[in-house]
Amino acid sequence: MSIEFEKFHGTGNDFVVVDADEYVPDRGAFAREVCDRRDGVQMTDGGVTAEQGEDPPSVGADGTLFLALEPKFSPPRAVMTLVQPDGSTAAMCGNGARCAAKWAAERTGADTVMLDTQAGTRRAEIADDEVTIEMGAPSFAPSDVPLAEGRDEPLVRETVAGVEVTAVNTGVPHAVAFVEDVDEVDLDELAPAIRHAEVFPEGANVNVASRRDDGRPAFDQRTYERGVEGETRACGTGAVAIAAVARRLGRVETDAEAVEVFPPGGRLGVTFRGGRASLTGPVEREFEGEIASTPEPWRVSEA
Ligand SMILES: N[C@H](CCC[C@H](N)C(=O)O)C(=O)O
Repeated sequence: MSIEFEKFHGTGNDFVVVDADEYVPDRGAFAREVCDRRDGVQMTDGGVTAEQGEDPPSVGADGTLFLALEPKFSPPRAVMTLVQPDGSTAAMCGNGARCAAKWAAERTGADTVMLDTQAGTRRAEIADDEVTIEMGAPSFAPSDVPLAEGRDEPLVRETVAGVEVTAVNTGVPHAVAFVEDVDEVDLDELAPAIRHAEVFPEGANVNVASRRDDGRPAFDQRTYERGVEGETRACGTGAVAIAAVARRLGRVETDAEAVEVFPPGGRLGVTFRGGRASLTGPVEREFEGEIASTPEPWRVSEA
């Protein structure tokens, strides 16, 4: 039995998308296999090119999205489950949700889609190749990030593993550090100790950001992701985290409504209204294909 998939990316943050109707015996094992950057999914897996971008389609992915479409509602809904390359599940993913919305829009013809994520229900609007998704209100509250038990103050401009960071939850936990130039940072060297620091009992995604000098509120971004355990070409919850922390620290006007964020994979727009954020950026369908099924999970009797 084989499993049909489609491959999407949002600003270079790429996902294998699988209809939840497909029988995938063990989602963690499946994600570990298909996301592998050396021999995970690729166009030759029975792949049929959709629209090829300028870059050759990549091997593997930053995550797997299992989408259960409920097309009878207006707008249509989809339950989104992100399973990461290490087999873990994350509550939210900004770029993944934008890809999920595009997938649901292609199947239903709708230009608005409601996505049920573990971080809450999010409305997405699809306009050609741009998708905007509600991201909720970023929270600095210690129990929301979450921070280590017993902490009752937000973690703002504190040194963690030698780096001054601020912690915020934008659907998943993030640590944000402002630096002079993101390209000068050795992220693989700097990030793991912050990602695993005791103050983050569930771990954290680690972002470095530097202000662009073009007058507008704009930042360059690089993100090391939990679950990928490495750098990705873009991170949507990370872009919102950078914008929210920049507002809190006065690096942009505290009430700045629009902040642009430039990860290596492109441009993301973050907009705030009444404390709630939304995220806009391009989404592209790369290819589709079929892969052989992965093994069944362990049975209780074998444990
Ligand atoms: N790339 C995602 C974030 C995935 C979340 C994840 N890496 C975690 O918190 O474990 C984004 O666009 O928001």
